[in-house]
Amino acid sequence: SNNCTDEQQPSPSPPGVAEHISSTCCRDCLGMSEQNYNLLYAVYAWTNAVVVFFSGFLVDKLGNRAGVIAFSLLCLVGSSTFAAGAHLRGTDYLLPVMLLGRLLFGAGNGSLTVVQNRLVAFWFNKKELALAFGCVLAFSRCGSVLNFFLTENIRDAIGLEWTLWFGVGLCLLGFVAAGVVSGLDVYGVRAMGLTEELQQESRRVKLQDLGQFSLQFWLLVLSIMFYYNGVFPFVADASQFINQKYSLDDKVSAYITGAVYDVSMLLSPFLGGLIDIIGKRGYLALLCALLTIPVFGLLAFTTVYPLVSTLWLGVTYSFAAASMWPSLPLVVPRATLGTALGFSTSVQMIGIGVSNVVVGRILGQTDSTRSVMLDRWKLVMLYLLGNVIAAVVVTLLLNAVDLKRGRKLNQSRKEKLSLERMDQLVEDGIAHASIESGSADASSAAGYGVDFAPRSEADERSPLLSSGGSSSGGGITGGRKHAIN
Ligand SMILES: C[C@H](NC(=O)[C@@H](N)CCCCN)C(=O)O
Repeated sequence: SNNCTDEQQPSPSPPGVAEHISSTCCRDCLGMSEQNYNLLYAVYAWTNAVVVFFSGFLVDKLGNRAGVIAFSLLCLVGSSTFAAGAHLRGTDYLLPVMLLGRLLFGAGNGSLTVVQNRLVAFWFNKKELALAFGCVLAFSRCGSVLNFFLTENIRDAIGLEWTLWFGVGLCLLGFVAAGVVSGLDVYGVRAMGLTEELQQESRRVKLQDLGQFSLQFWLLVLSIMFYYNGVFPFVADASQFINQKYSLDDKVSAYITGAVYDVSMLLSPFLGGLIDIIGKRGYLALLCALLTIPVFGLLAFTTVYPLVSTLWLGVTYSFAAASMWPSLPLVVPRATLGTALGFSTSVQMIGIGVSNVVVGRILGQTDSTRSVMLDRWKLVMLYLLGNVIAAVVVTLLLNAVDLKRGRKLNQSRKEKLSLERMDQLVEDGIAHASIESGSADASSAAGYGVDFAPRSEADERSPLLSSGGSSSGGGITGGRKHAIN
């Protein structure tokens, strides 16, 4: 998604920071003014933030297959438009065409991550959820790392325009992969006999379901927002900060910054696997936020070599990502997971966008003396630290609420399995008794209506949480009843 050399910038980089990085990142701005160049970032990021909210809901309504195809097609069309626009250098059409490309790409890319997470949550809903999320995250980070190492060289070898077409080729590969995933999804759902059930669930989803989500969900959204407000704006800016504060050259600064993602790429799958076994997602989220405080403390107040901080952040961020995102499917009904993921991502992106604007304002448009700049950077680090402290407070609350409401987030795999076994026994017993007495339909008797404690507020309020809804009966599809729990 980059048309320049700002490899450290996470792809959905909202505006603000670009105001002060563009002059260092963009050697060939296609003859564009810096302001217009920055507009390309802004359009992408804000479109992304707005569209993901609706696309999550849309995926709940239309299903994963329609979503994955439509959004990867949008990415392909967006990147092609963007690359085509680059050939209009020197004409009045350059900016509008490239902006349109960024808009389409922004709409597709964020939405694609939502449907990707929804797919993962559906197919790895039992004991490998965090592992699967970790693998997806590792691939995403692998993209960032490859971008960092390769893009500039490719640009030097074949020129900017053809580098953009190379990016289009990658989007085409993504589109083909989306087709394969879509086929596998259709096949798998059909093989499990869930087609009708999922369609029924989709029909019942409403945007208003958001209002029914549990307190854990809202606290998780806030935790994600505050934590990422600390991490992504830092990664976007760290090269320049390190360069100015520690007087290291551009390349070394960029490598040191990249360590955050390098560590995350290597660690994420393992952490995911570990979290699947030990659970304790809530405690881990709290611990990560707590352990991130020294990162910004070191950067703001000491001259300790910055690699220590970026490696450390790589570890805490990887733990946070592997524990926060896979917690979402545990606290919302399966049918509304797209809406939940879309909403969370939208809030996250808006938070990062606002933070980037704040950071941009603190740093100012013009460079000043070294000591003034260092003071400004200290303020930036304090702002990021403030967000991480807010994440600590929110995750503390999250754990307190979770403790009161059945410890959904903090159960280990062992505890979860034994609970599921107990549920199954209760259901089997009730179904058996109903059949023997002949007084009621076995499948409805085995549902949640009987003496069976729902696990959360959301369970109590939403019939969608039981896998088949009230009509299909939890007993019959007992194996999938806790699909999302
Ligand atoms: C897992 C998490 N994902 C996100 O934050 C996404 N909403 C956007 C990621 C875009 C990064 N290029 C993460 O990446 O940590």
